Amino acid sequence: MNTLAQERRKAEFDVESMKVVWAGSMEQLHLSQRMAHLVANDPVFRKDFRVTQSRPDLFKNTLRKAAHAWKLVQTLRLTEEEATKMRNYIDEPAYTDLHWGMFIPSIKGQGTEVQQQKWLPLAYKQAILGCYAQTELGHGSNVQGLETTATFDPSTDEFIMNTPVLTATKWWPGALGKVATHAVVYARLLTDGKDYGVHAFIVQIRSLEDHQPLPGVIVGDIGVKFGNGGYNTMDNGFLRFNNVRFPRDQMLMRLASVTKEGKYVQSDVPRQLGYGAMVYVRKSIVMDASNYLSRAVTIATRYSAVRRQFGAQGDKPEIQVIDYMTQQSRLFPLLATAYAYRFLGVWMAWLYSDVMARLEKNDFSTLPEVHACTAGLKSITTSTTSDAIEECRKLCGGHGYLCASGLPELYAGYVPACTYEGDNVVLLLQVARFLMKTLSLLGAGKKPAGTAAYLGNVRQLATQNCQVIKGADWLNPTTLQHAFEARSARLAVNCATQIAEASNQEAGFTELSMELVDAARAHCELIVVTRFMEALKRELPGREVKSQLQVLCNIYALSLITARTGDFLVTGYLSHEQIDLAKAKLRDLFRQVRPNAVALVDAFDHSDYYLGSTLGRYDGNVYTNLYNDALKDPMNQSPVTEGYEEFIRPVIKQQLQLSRSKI
Ligand SMILES: Cc1cc2nc3c(=O)[nH]c(=O)nc-3n(C[C@H](O)[C@H](O)[C@H](O)COP(=O)(O)OP(=O)(O)OC[C@H]3O[C@@H](n4cnc5c(N)ncnc54)[C@H](O)[C@@H]3O)c2cc1C
Repeated sequence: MNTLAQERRKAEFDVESMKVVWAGSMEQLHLSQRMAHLVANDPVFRKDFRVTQSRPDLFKNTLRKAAHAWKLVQTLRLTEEEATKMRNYIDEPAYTDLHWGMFIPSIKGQGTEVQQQKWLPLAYKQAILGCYAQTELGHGSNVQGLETTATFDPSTDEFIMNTPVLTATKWWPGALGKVATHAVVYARLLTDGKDYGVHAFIVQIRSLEDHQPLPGVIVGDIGVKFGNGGYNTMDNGFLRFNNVRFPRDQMLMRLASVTKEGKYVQSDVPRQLGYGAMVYVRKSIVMDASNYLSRAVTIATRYSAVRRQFGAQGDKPEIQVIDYMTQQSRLFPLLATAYAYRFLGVWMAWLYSDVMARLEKNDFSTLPEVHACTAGLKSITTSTTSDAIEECRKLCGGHGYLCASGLPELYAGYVPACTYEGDNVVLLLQVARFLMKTLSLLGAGKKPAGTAAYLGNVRQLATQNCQVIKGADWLNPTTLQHAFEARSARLAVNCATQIAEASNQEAGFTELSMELVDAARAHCELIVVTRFMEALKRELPGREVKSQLQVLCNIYALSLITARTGDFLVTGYLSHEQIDLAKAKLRDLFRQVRPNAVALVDAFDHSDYYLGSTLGRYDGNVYTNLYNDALKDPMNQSPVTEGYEEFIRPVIKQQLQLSRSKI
């Protein structure tokens, strides 16, 4: 009996059309399939032994893969889009992520035209390999607290870079530890007897001939990180400078420069131009979140359909664990969230092009709102996805804890996303600051824009309570949107009122930071719900595709309402009865998803290679493969373990050499 084949026959919608919706277009789907196939069928990209490799072997193999991928890019003449997709399917953090994702964009964003012409061609052909060295031992989130110094010496027209104290040691940059030849280094600019704060510099750290660290550079890897495999394929590094000199034109000078005489000059290029790159990076993070989440959910859904526990009657088999309401209530909201984040990512791609178009016209009016919303969306999507991968592991019971499930490595590789590109709590506090400012400006008649426009309606949102009187009312998009708007507005107003009462506004903000984080989260969840509902307003071809997505959208919104009951009750927007109606409606929706669950994860179109999970296999043949995997494990290469003669036999045979030792 092939359980998953039976499940697929139950689907009530056209899976192939859903694949197109998930991929974004038919072209994107084909591109993904071609790249996924290319990687899965190339033995160099094998990843099944990653978790048992020693760190040096693991790392060397990552280098092999990166070099092989680069060869493919050139021999097959892959476009940038194809190459990026291929890197995604290789599914292994590598130095190339930092080179292409941070080093090159930094030069593009902060370098002058002349600097770009000098450095980018070298970086594009990988004649130099770069990293992004901002974080130090002592400071990460507080960038203004960085202590590395770049002192200008007019007598030689050079900067001198130094690490004055231990806490100024660069610590964490990926690709720094063992690979990068160059780094974009953030350091305090000292010139003309003054400290001009943190600026970026391109510094060569290793020889292009023999890869030895250059004189005055002390560099290495920071050591083994969380989990087996996971992020250990990356050489996160440390870096210290001892009077390292480099020419003045290696300061990235688009926004500010230093003259030959050592005078600091601010350029007339608006500082805000850098915001475009930030939106782009955050859009990619949100897309990554939906991707990682969809992988975890695929594994947990397929396995939940295959796995049976309890309830056998007569000839009938035991119950599939996916049929338990508790399993559904933990799993289906995550399935819905994966789709929600995908539509959010698509919207953020639009936001990016909108921001770029505005920047070109020197229109900076939407930037504070865009800055806040993208910071918050990075925060909530990565936190939720990390928690969700761990929940999927638990949904798979004991077998989920085996590396063969693919989930431990997925989690270990993903979870740092909560920290890099901005600590998630620090980011939510930035959103909260924006919300407080927006509310304070309402009095002056300033209308909030974009994702904060609803705050213009704050009076109505603060006074009108929810109108739901029967379960079906919860399916009305306006009702749902209003609920999320009211929750967010009320939490924010509550904080603003309390801060206004404090004798010192800053101290009030610090005192209320827990509540402010809740308000910021509510604001961001409203954005996700709204974007999902907006996406469903457009044409979505394919049999019952839209109706399935509508069910998932309702699950996403209602599961948030039931998970955050406290917010809705404390703000007085919902009654206990209305929450009970939401819970009952959610149970209805779970029943509607149930026959479609396996097909809905098939629509993510993840290959077995990419999932790397025995539990999430397309054919559902879990047990045979778990058993065979165990037989192949290095621990089982001989029936009698190494160490038997030394450490087991003497115990069993009562032959341990006992000597009286002093305690
Ligand atoms: C896998 C990985 C890869 C990385 N890659 C790079 C890289 O390539 N280049 C690079 O430069 N850096 C890199 N980093 C570093 C990363 O960017 C920083 O770790 C991150 O910015 C967080 O800063 P931090 O470590 O100083 O945390 P901290 O700011 O010290 O955070 C510690 C705790 O304090 C809390 N906290 C901090 N400030 C506040 C506040 N104002 N209010 C309330 N709570 C606060 C945080 O929420 C957190 O709970 C990487 C990190 C990791 C884990």
